[in-house]
Amino acid sequence: MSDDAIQVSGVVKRYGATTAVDNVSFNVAQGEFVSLLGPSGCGKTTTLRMIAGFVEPTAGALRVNDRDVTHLPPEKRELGFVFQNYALWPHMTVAENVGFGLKLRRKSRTFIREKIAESLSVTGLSGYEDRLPRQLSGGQQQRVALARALALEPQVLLMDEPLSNLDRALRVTMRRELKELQARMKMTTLYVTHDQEEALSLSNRVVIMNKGRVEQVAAPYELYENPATSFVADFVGITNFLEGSAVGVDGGSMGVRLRSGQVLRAVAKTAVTPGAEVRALIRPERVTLTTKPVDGENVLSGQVILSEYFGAVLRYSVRLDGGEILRAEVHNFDNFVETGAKVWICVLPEHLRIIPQEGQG
Ligand SMILES: Nc1ncnc2c1ncn2[C@@H]1O[C@H](COP(=O)(O)OP(=O)(O)OP(=O)(O)O)[C@@H](O)[C@H]1O
Repeated sequence: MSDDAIQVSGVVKRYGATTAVDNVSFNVAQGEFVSLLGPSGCGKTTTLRMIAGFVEPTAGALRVNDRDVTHLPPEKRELGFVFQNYALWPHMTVAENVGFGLKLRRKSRTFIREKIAESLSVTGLSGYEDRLPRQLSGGQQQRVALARALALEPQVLLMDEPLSNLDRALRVTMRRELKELQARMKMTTLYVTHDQEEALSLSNRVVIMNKGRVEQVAAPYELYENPATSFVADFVGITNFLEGSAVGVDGGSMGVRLRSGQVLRAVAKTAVTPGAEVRALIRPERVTLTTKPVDGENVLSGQVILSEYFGAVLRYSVRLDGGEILRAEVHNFDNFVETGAKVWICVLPEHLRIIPQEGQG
């Protein structure tokens, strides 16, 4: 017996010579909001469609609420779907669109009327019952698609890029509404997106996919602060990578010897063998930057080659004395540093992660 609403175990999907999904496993707990995030073509949609039952897996097993659904047709899986292109019926009113699934299930008229009213109310669409889809804005159409899914009271909701057709302002508003609704209804949700901001802000946990495989499954904070691989570090947020080799420093902690010979003290979350080729990872907003010479541990010096003023934040590209380019982002508390200035950059060891180079460690 498992508490998970969705269990994906070793799922594979091959199309001829193409492996779209390559041994993917993850779970979604009851009431949890999990996103599948990754670049175009990484296998997110195929994974979701296998869970939905529209695509037959080549191998692996799928369970929904502890029931093996691997070979069940979509309608027997008790899942709700909301897709990118809403797929509302253009000739049906909002109420008819929302009630259609219930009609197919031969529910009573009273029951259907109640469910329509309830679903439109939670999605903020009461009063729009008699409109046709073309008489609605994109955001409202998206909400009808959501109301239609909710009317069937699915135990689990699957969503594939549901906000991607909306303009940015509306996407942000809908994102908040969706989050609020999901939390209120405690609805287990699996959400596909290629938009990292969407995934990080909506999800309890995120499954990062790359080339058909899972790179990391973690809470947004963990992904950002402790990326397991270079791919994750690079895909989620902006990261500086400094290449070097791992060295043991006093007290058993780790360091990285940069190409210049300088050693920076750092934190390794996974075991790294001294001497191994590694990347030191520094988030641009985690550094301090000053034009006054600084001495001591974890100080890098260099020259600003680009300074950009964005009002609240200042962004700099610095060519380090060792030749690497480091991006720094600081809040607008200090004086703006002009291009060409000599600067000193400090990074606390806890803000410097060591990641084995791919294929090593
Ligand atoms: N029916 C199919 N026949 C052949 N190849 C397919 C089929 N469906 C998907 N693929 C391939 O499988 C891989 C994964 O596709 P998928 O649509 O799952 O990616 P995705 O991560 O959802 O991408 P996007 O964000 O662009 O939608 C791609 O290389 C795609 O070309």
